[in-house]
Amino acid sequence: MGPPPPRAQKAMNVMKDFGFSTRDVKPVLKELMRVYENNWELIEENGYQVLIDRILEVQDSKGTGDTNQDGTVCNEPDTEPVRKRLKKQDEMQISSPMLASDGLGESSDKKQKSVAGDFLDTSITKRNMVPVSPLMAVGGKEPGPASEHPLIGGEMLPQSSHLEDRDTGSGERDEPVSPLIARRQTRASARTLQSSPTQDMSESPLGRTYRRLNRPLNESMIEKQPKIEPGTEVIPGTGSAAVPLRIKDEPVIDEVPIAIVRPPPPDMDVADDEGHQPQLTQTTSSESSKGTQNADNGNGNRKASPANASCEKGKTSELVSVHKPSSSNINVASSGTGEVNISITCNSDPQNFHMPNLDTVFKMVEERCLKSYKFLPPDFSVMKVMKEICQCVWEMGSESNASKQENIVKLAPALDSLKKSGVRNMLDGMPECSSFDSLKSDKSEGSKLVQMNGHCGNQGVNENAKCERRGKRKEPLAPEDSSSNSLVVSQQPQVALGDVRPPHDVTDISRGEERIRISLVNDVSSEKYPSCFYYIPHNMAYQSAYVNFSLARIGDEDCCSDCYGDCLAAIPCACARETGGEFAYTSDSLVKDAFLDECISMNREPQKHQQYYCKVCPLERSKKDLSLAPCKGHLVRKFIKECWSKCGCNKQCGNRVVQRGITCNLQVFFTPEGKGWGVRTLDELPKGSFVCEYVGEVLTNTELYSRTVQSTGNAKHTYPVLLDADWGSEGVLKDEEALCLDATFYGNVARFVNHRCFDANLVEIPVEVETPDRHYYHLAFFTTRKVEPYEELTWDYGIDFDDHGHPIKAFKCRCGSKFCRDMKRSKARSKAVVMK
Ligand SMILES: C[S@@+](CC[C@H](N)C(=O)[O-])C[C@H]1O[C@@H](n2cnc3c(N)ncnc32)[C@H](O)[C@@H]1O
Repeated sequence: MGPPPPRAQKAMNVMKDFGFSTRDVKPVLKELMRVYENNWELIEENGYQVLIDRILEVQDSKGTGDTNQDGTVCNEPDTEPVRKRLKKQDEMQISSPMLASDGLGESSDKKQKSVAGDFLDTSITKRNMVPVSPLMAVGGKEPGPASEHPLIGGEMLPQSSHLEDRDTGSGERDEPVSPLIARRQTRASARTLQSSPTQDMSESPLGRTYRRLNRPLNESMIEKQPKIEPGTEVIPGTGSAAVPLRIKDEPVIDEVPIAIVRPPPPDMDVADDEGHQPQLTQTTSSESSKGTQNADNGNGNRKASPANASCEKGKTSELVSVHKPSSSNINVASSGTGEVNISITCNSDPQNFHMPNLDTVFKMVEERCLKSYKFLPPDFSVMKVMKEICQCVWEMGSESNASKQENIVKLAPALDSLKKSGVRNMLDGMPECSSFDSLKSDKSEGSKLVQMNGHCGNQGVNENAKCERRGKRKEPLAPEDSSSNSLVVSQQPQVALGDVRPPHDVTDISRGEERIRISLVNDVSSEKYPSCFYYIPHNMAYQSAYVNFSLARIGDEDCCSDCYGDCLAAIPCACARETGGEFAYTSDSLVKDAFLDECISMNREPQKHQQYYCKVCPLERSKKDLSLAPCKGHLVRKFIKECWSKCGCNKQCGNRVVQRGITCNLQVFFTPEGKGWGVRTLDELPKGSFVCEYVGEVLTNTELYSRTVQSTGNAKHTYPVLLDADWGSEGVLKDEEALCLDATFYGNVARFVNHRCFDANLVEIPVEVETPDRHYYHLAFFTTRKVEPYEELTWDYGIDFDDHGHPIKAFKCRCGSKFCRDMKRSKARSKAVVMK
């Protein structure tokens, strides 16, 4: 046996660093080499993730035992240290590129493949082939090679011939299922120009892409996003994607020039009952920086300076400063009276500086964060982050009290910013939630608003009374405080500015993103708004989804560059080829009857139509379950292909309907039947009318699965839709190619369209616009019949109410259709119970 080849040696060295012995690593490496057919890239990807996972899996499956070369297990103390190291590696990956591969070229790579295989073969005696990752099959439960079963891996059959058992019976896989090998390029015309998804996606984990899909993409347009690991939160930064990640609950104050935030003096003025504005005097930045310099004790901890002392009432006060020499300081101060103050000092020219309105500043920071990180939860607010900081300071500072203090620290914005933000005007239109309610009651008692600014701490009634008295004061304050916008944290329930904005604009839930306004009404209950989400008019890729709009990938046969004006007015062009040489649309922009009826029938009687059964179903694979359930089948759908930018026709061409967006008047309304919010049309819509597209984040199924498990576990309404209409045209799909749309956090009006069994008035049709690659496409809703004004719009989610693994969470169906599948199922169940 010669020395191990460099890549194998390197893998073992890296694993050694994590504490895995060569004995542990070798058999697994060998196994992976076989399964991945010596494809080192797959093994090295993400810092040997698959190797690490598999080693741990093997160790888990054998208790904590170590694996001998002959496959037997010997006891090893504990894998915990290794796991800790791995955790560390994960953390490192946040701030450093993934472990680099050795960079060997293609030819040496090929040579290595065989050498590595040889080395491993000779160094390891026989072992059972056990599938390693979800990409691979599980012994005994996995379908055999495509050739062994006529229905798998590209065969399409009506659903009635669903596979019962695709087990080879041997309990072993004879052939590895490598996504790279099994992939077949059946849509050759579209894909000859296609670059490898693996290449395009091979960014470091740090540089996950987040791409806008409503414009052509090239590498230079790809916006980078730091990988956000579960359990970490984004904290506002100034735009750099470099480091600003923190582990949840870890109070880290970044150097963010949010605003000058200074504690008020003891007799800080506030608005009185008549709403008079407090008069504040300006603190110059030079003064404040002088103050902090004076207070510096040399080790970054600061004692309260005169400038900061005003909040402390002479008690045991402390001030910590995060100092960035050139631009800003952040001071966090606490006092014996239980106040935590955050003070941010900007070193700018006092002549040119004026204190901006705080909530405008927060909005700006939020916008910047969104730009930088691309994905923020809809309820993200800088105010919340500030509150977190204060809460953490308070909790850590008061230690034993910490658990009791939950939710009692609130930021109190200076009254002028509240007033400027129109809070008072909004008070009557508040949604029914506790924080809004508390603000409402504050409005009725002006003096309570005073408390927000009053530095009341936990002094109880007397202190509050003091605040009220202060509120009556109208004299100007000392000059140094004129523009200080104070964020005072007291231990009383107060109003958070971040909670004040209404979650939706009821006059137009799309916030101007659509060509028409989409109003929101509830005549049924007191629920004023749907849950928070960002309205987006076009799909957006979340992180790992492979969506490539490059023009180079559109061949001549996939566009009509020679056309001019309206394609519908001339002889059908190349863009009509997909629909049998005839355009799918009439000149009135309606889907033609024959095409539409076929699509409707496909939804209503799927068993009569072609189904594709995946050899390794991406849906099952994403569950990361070792025992992959057999594919449940995917309908092979008909596509509409629209003309696009590489075509010679104009934007008004009759073969461009979906891409022009919503044109009918829609309304989101609260359904009386208990389905939550729904959508209705305000116009009469003829059969075949385009209503809207289903818009959301483009996710891989793995991402969707993690979301479903982690975040939307208890969600009442869920919004994912598979983009599986073309899964049948290729072999095993890679994770980044098997996509879905999730409208939970980002979506358009379609996220409100409710389900109706069988006779829904909308049908979804896949539409190819920007890319002939049908991993990604648009999902458009068209009417199945004439729809009257104010009729609710519905579509059949295709949900099997007995299938609890379906991405759309099962619900009790209230569709009201006489064909309701859920009702039938309930009836059948109760019949069965009676018969027993
Ligand atoms: C895509 S959302 C539709 C909008 C949702 N009604 C809302 O208020 O946000 C899907 C969810 O709506 C509810 N839903 C949709 N159709 C329904 C039906 N026929 N009966 C009962 N609930 C339904 C279910 O909670 C489902 O998970």
